[in-house]
Amino acid sequence: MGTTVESNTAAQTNGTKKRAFNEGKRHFKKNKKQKIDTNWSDGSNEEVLLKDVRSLLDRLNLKNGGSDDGNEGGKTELPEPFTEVDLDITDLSSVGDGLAVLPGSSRVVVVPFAMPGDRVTAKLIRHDRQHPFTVADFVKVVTPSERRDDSRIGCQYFSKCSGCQFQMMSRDDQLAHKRTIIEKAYRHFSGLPASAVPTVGNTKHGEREYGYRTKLTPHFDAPPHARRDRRHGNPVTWESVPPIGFMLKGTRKTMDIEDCPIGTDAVRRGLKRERQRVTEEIHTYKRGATLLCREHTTPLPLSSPDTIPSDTSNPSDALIETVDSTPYLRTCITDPKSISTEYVLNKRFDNPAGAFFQNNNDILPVFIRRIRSLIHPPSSPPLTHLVDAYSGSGLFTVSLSDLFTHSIGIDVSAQSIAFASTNAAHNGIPSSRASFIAGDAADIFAHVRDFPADKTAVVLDPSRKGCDMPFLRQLLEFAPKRVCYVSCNVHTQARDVGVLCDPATGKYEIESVEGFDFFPLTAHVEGLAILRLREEGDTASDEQKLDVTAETVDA
Ligand SMILES: C[S@@+](CC[C@H](N)C(=O)[O-])C[C@H]1O[C@@H](n2cnc3c(N)ncnc32)[C@H](O)[C@@H]1O
Repeated sequence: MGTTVESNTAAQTNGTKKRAFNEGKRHFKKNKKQKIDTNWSDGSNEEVLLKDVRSLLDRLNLKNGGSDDGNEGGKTELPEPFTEVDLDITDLSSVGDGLAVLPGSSRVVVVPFAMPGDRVTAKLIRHDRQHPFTVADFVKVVTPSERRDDSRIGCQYFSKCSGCQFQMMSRDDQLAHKRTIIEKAYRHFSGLPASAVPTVGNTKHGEREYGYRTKLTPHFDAPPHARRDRRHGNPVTWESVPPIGFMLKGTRKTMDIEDCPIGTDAVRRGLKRERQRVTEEIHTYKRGATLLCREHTTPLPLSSPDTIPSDTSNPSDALIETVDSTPYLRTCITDPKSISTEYVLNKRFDNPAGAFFQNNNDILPVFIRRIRSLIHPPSSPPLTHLVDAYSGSGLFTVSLSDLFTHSIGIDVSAQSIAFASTNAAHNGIPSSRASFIAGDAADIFAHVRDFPADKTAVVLDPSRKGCDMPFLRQLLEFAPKRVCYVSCNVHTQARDVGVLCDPATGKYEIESVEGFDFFPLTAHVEGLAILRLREEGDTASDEQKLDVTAETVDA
């Protein structure tokens, strides 16, 4: 479906009456505990954007006289907020926004839904006072980039909803951009010399660009008077059904989303059903809520692969899909406590529907196969022991345990660990081969003292904030032969890899690094870094590094 890309939030937040000057601030969630310029980077959007802004100004040799406000030490008047300006977009930031220099200044304007080569009209919303950038709303394309193709846009909410900014880009351009995100992450956040970082591999992908998300969590807000009603002990009254959906780009407002084409078909049907239910039951809510739409999969008997079983819950969502000759029934769960099941390379994974599990089932087989092919050293005997730190419900332990004699997973969530044990059992893995511990990842080192470090691989898959120093120190002390670092935030991944590979204090070198397109149409990329223990007096030659990257294959 094509859509006309013109005004977005600007059209709906026209002028000062409808939006306060500072409302655009929610573009960036600042981690209050960590300031931007400390050595320990937090990989936040603001920090990442700032690196891109500074790189652009440096490249154009635009300095701002010692002050960092981008108006040349106050010599230049910045345009009033809500002024519309035409801008030439030169860069695409790692957080997904177009970047353009504000004419006559040393300041960069951050414009969503724009790509390099576009000339766009943008509405200036907020001049950052500490840093040389201005946040803007996209208004319209004046002259499109040669690489923009608006006929690719598959969602009616493009340029309004805060998700899926890359719909006007070809898949190849998105994948290439994600590769540069990883390159920049290692350049800006690892602290390693360029020679220590191998060429980043091509971004691997699944088949789907739309229809991939197995989980959506739309929300709705309470009416403005709800708090007062509750305080006075009055029932909360709803004059109408509120918008149910996602954030309107650059604002704190929720916009109504009837359909989300990045959801799988079952999830899209579930979204429709859930919206209908909320519409009917809105008067029972006392406050806003986040809804859950999570795909649930059941294999069908080969004897009747086309029949929807009569006991199927939510049959209105039910779809039959055949994967690798197995027919599967897909439905959508909306109760966070009920169990959702997914299959990855024929392995079964159960989870509470509201708990974490990777939400792109389409790419998981590609990803798991790739890790299986990299987890052992290429030219020495296979390792025997596996440690899965941040194991969740056991995706990696279960998917890799046949490659090791002993595996152990750890996760801070006792519930995830209970499911990890069940998932191992479902897949016929005895507890003598794979065991799980509930605890902080750093606790793992007390449990693996009898693991031979020189025959052990460690998989790390922390949350966006990455690992902490106590964990990294203990990992260095334990010194497993190989580390496979998976991350949905390549910036904190690069920071942590920088600690492990520090030429003076680290013990590893990067064998390969590459991205996986878990989140098509967005600026997110899942990073996979393989680290090998440095041998005594060993530094990898450039030749060796090139060999490794040449091995990378397109998915
Ligand atoms: C990105 S998820 C990965 C889960 C799993 N590897 C998967 O792919 O399904 C990160 C996991 O780290 C866990 N976690 C967060 N902080 C932790 C900590 N300090 N120690 C152990 N686990 C932690 C969370 O509970 C979550 O399951």
